[in-house]
Amino acid sequence: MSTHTRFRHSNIPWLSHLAFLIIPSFILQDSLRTYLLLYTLLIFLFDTENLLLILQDPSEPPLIPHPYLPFLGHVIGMFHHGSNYFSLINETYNYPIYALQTLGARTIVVVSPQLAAPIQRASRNLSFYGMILEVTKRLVGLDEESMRVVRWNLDDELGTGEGLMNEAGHMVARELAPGPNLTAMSTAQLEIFSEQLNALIPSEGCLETNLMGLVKRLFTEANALAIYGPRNIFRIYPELVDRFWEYEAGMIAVMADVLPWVTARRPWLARKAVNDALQEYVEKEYYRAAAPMIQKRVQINLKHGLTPKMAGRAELILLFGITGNAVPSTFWFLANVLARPELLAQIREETRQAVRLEANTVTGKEEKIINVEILKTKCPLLVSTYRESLRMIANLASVRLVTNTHTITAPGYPPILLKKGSMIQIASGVIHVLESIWGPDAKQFNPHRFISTTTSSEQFSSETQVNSTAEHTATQLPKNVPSAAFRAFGGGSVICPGRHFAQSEILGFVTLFVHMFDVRDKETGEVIALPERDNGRIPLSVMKPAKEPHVSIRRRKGEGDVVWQLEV
Ligand code: HEM
Repeated sequence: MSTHTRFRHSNIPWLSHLAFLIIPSFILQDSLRTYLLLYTLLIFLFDTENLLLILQDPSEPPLIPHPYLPFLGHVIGMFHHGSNYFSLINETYNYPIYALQTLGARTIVVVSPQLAAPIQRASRNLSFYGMILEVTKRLVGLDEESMRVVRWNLDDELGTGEGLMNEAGHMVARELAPGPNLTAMSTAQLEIFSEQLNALIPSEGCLETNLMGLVKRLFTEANALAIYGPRNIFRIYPELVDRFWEYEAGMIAVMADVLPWVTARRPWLARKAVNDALQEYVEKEYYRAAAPMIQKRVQINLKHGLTPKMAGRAELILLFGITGNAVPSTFWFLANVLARPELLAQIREETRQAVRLEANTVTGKEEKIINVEILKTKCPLLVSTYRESLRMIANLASVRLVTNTHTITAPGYPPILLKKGSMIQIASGVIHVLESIWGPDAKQFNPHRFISTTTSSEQFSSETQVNSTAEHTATQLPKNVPSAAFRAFGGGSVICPGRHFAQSEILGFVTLFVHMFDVRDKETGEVIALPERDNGRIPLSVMKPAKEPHVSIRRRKGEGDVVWQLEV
C-alpha cells in the first residue's frame, strides 16, 4: 500500500483537523483564534501515533497507536496491567509482531515463536546486554566507574573475547554446564536440603507456616551455603534472608530511582544491608571457601578493576539469578502438586522407584535415599509437571536492543525490518498460552503435556537425558511445538546457564518434600487451594502468587523416624 493510500485510509480525521485549522482565520477576535489554534494542535497531537504508523516502512512491525494517549498511554498500560498488558493487546490485535511507541523509544513486541527464533539468535545487530545493563546498574547500585569496566567490549565487538562480561559470562556458563563442578554444587545443595527437611518438623509435630516464605528461607540458605560457602552472608547474618526478599519485593521502586531513600525506603535500606555484607564478603576474602564458580567470578571482577565494594555488589545480581526464579518456580511446582490430590498420589507412586532403603551403619536407623538422576530420567510425570508449572508461570520478556538496522526472515513471513534503536521484547507470557501453538487447552494446566513416546531435543537437549526405551518419556517439547515457544529459561544467545542445576535442585526438593510431609490449609485443614497469579506485578521472570498460602505441615504417617537423603 502506498503512503498516499495509507494517509487516506488512516484513522486520522483529516477533514475535521483541516476545518479546525481554517476556521480560526475567519475569526476576528485574537484570543479566540489563539485558543482554537491551540485546541487544534492539541487534538492533532493525539493522532501523532497514527501519523507515525502511516510513515512507517511497510516491512516494519505495525505500530499499534494508543487509542487516546500518545507516547504515554502504553507506558501507563504496562505499569498498570503489569505483565498482563501484552496479553490484553494480543486479545484485540492478535499480531505476530507489533510495535508500541513509548516516550523515547519504540518497543517491538514479539508473540510468534517462529519470529522469536531468528531474533534470539546471536547477532551483532541485536544486543542483550545493551538492553539490560542500565537495569543491572540500578538493580545492584554499581557506580559509573564500574559501568565503564563492564561496558568495555560488552558484545565482543572487538572480536577478541576480552572484557569483564565476556570472561565472566563464559566462565559461569562453563561452571554450570554438566561436569564435575556442577555435580559438586548439586551434591552440596541436595545434602543441605536433606538436612534442612529432616530437621524441619519433629516426628509428631506440626509446622504452621507461609509456604512461599518457607521455600524462600530454605532455598536462600541452601543455595548460599552450597555456592557461596560456609562464610556466606546469610550464615553470618541470618536476618539478611528476610532483607534480601524485602528488597526483591520492592526492587522496581528502587530501580525507578526517584529519591529511592525516600520513595522506596524499606527496600532501599534492605539492599544497603545486603550490599554491605557482600562488600565484607569480598573484602575479608570469605569467597575463597566458596564453590570454584564464585571464587573465579570475584577474582575476574577484581582483576578487571572493580573495587571490592563493587565486586560485592556484583554478587547481588548472581544471587538473584540463583534464587530469584528458582524459589517461585519451586513454590508453584509444589502448589500445583499439593492442590491436586490425585496428581500428588501419582507422583508419590511414580517417584518411589527412585527411593532406596538403607540402614545407616552408625545409627542403625533406616534411611531412605532419593536418587535425583532417576527422577530426571525415569519419572516422566514429575518432569512433565515441573515443565508445565514453568510454562504456566514463566513470564519473562526476553529483551534485545537493535544496535544496527536489521532484517529478519522466518518461514511463512515476509522479511521484517527492525530499525536501529528499537527495543525488542519477546512476550513469553503470551507465547506460553497461544492455542495455535499449545492446542485448545493452552490456558489450562495439564501435567501430562510434556509426556511423549518420542522426544524433541532442540532447545534443552542436554538438560535431561531421557530414557528412550521407556514407554512414556518426559519430552522437552510436546509434538509440533517449536523450540522457541517454551521460554522459561530464555532462549538462543541468552539461555539460562543455571537450568541444569535448577532442575536437579527443584525435582529433588519437591520429591523429598512430598514423600516426607502431608500439607494442609492452615485454616480449613483441607487440601490447599491453588493461588491466583499476581498478574499486576512485573516479575523478574516468574510470576508471583497473588496470595501466599498458609499451611500446616506434618510428617507423613509411618515416616516419623525415617531419615531421608537426596543424592545426585
Ligand atoms: C527454575 C529456575 C530458573 C529459571 C526459570 C531461570 C530463568 C532464567 C532466564 C529466563 C534467564 C535469561 C534472562 C533473559 O533472557 O533476560 C536466565 C539467566 C540466567 N540464569 Fe537462570 N533461571 C533459573 C535458575 C537459575 C539458577 C539456579 C542459576 C544459577 C545456579 C541461574 C543462573 C542464571 C544466570 C547466571 C543467568 C544470566 C545469563 C547471561 O547473562 O547470559 N538461573 N535465567
